Amino acid sequence: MNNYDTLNPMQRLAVETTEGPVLVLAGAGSGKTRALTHRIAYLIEECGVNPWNIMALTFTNKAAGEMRERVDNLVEFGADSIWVSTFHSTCVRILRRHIECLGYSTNFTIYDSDDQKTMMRQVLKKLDFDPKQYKERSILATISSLKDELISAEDFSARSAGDFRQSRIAEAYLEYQAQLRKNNALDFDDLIMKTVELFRVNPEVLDYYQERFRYIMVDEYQDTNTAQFRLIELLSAKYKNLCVVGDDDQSIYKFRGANIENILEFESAFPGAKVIRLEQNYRSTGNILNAANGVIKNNAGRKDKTLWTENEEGIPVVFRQYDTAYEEADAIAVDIRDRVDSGAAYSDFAVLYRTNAQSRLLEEKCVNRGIPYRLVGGVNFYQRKEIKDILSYLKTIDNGLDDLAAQRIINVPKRGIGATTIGRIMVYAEANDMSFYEACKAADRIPSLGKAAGKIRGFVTQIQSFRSKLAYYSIGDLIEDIVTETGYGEELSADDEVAAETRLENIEELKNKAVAYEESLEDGEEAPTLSGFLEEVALVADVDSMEDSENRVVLMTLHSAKGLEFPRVYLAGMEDGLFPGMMSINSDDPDELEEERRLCYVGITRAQKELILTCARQRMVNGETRFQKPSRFVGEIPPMYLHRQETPSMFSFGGVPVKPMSTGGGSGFRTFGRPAQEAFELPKKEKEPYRPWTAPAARYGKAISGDSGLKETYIGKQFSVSKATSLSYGVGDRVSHVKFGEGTVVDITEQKKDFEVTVDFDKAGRKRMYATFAKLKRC
Ligand SMILES: Nc1ncnc2c1ncn2[C@@H]1O[C@H](COP(=O)(O)OP(=O)(O)OP(=O)(O)O)[C@@H](O)[C@H]1O
Ligand SMILES: [Mg+2]
Repeated sequence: MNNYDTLNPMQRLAVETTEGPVLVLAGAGSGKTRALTHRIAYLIEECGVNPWNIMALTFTNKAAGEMRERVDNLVEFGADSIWVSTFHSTCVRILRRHIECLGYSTNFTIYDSDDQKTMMRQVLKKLDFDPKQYKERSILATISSLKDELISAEDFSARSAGDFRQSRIAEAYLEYQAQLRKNNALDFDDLIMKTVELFRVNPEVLDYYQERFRYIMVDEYQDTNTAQFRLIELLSAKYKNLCVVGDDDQSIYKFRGANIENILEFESAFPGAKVIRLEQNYRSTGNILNAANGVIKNNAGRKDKTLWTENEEGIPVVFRQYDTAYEEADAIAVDIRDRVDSGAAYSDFAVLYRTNAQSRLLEEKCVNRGIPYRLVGGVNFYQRKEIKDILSYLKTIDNGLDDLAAQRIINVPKRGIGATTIGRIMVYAEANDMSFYEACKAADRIPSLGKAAGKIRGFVTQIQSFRSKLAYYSIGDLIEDIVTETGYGEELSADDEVAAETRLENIEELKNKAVAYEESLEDGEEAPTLSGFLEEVALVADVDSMEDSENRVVLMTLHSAKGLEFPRVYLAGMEDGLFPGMMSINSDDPDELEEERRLCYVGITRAQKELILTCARQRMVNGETRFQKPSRFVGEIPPMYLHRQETPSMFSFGGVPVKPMSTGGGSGFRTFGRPAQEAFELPKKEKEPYRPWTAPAARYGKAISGDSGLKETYIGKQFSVSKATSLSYGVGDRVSHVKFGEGTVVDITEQKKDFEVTVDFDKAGRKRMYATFAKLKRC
């Protein structure tokens, strides 16, 4: 029996209002997720509801996992039979049982974004699209938003008549769907859309699930899109016991089709709905909460609500401005280092940022300072080549219908099967309406293959032999077998030993995951299968790589941080142009900026005890150096809750030369394999011969004064200086550099934006640098 007394009266109301539609609308950290999990326990313990009849839905696997854990702790019996999962996993589970009535077989494959791109590339080629005019990415994005709105290829095609471009895209959509079907594959958006379709065409199936899921709960409801809304609506139509919790201020997925109307119009969509508001925040200190309230109140289109807390005021939110992004990242790392040295745990810290690109510097600095970190959303384990290769083997063994998988591994490791042969098999498969792998099996009947047929036969024999082992092999053993029997491991090692080792370690990790999967189903009602494992893998989102037990700093984007909490949070890159992003600043639609502000609110409210906002005056974005002013969101935090710790700028706004961007190591930018972009370009109209940094701010900038009274020098857009027209030294000259000392110029190459000078320094060795910043003096 649980103690529901730990809930406040409004939370209790949310828990105890079990019948009929309920909307819990409340701000961050007010215990929405907590109320939801207690509600599940209450239904079982107090209302005698069978756990079998309960379903809880959320967005990320991480959130589902946390909810599962909380439910397991609260519910003593029957927790296993409650469906607690993401929208996507839920739909996969339903489709695995019933998709046959939509013409797919139940062992369908789920395509990830790479697979989608490959498939779309093939589609565009087949339909003879001009690659300059039609990019697979943008067509896929269009298709994805259509699917979010439940618009099928046929519907879209019908409504596109008369519009040339749109009807071309409709053609691509139709063919893309045809190919998916041929491969017995679904993309992520299909998972939801096909389930809705299934319910629509098959009322008996819908009835079964309506009877089963008499109590449905949805967390983070503000991020549901139209398709997800329809799904919930259909499932709950019979018993109408639907409880959704959400916060309109945290709606951050509009770009992925999330429809805020779902929350704003809940009461009209579900007549008789009770609306419960929670206003007490249990997560953050008073200062953090006041900062969050100060920011979000600037959004016009919102339901007004005020969050308060009984928690202590805590220390003020801190804002720090650095000269460069390098300094910012390093300062964060140093700060964490210091605090850990004085007793904090690494896992107390999260560094959140707007764009994935920002993570590289932060990672680098964490490495330099010996800080263990976990990058969430970076290069996904499952995107690694070796993992995709092995998974493609597994897919081909499991389901020969997946053409992309079979094509990926037919010549990996090398079997002497070339692109021409593969092309011929593809043509044969297409003409005979069969899968690529089936066509491989029929290689002897494809005359154009000639001698290559023998090689194909070898490949097929191997796959068939793995298939026959499935009955008595564990998945882990099967992976092991693939690596050794096919010669894959050997080929890796022959390539590059170091890289091979990492790759083999990754494969080992995949094996561990397979073993974990098999163990998780021991004694359960479902038996582990290769399809089941592949399905689990396909559903793993980036955020899942985070394991709580590990004592590491977490680096992640603001989007991935939704629903989570950390004692100490850094929000890095708080700059106008980055956060809010330039697109939202320039957009005609004011909601774009408001969505960024909601994201900022999400970021601030992740912090429990401490919040540190940082920004850099100078940062490389897409290979361009930008000068940026602090984010407008910083200025929206009422000054009394904010402690500004600005370091004096090293940049000149009054005639003194600026400091070059590289810090310490001297080769900062080159570490990422791009040429150093330390040269700047003037705005087009104002091109003029180079003069060493003379107060660009005074020339082009304008002084602004933020709400807070802080005087900033705002240098508008990107700044730049045109390249030197002449140099005061030449090859062979002796020159001196502020940091590297004296040396001899060995090469000068004219680049588009600057001269690149190579100098053999007497002590520091050979360095290549841009003239503008090297500021070499002839000696
Ligand atoms: N009544 C309560 N008493 C004590 N602690 C509570 C109470 N309600 C919630 N909390 C705690 O407050 C924190 C935030 O709760 P929870 O994560 O459920 O909030 P939320 O509204 O779901 O937040 P978000 O909007 O970020 O998803 C958690 O640590 C939770 O345990
Ligand atoms: Mg929550």
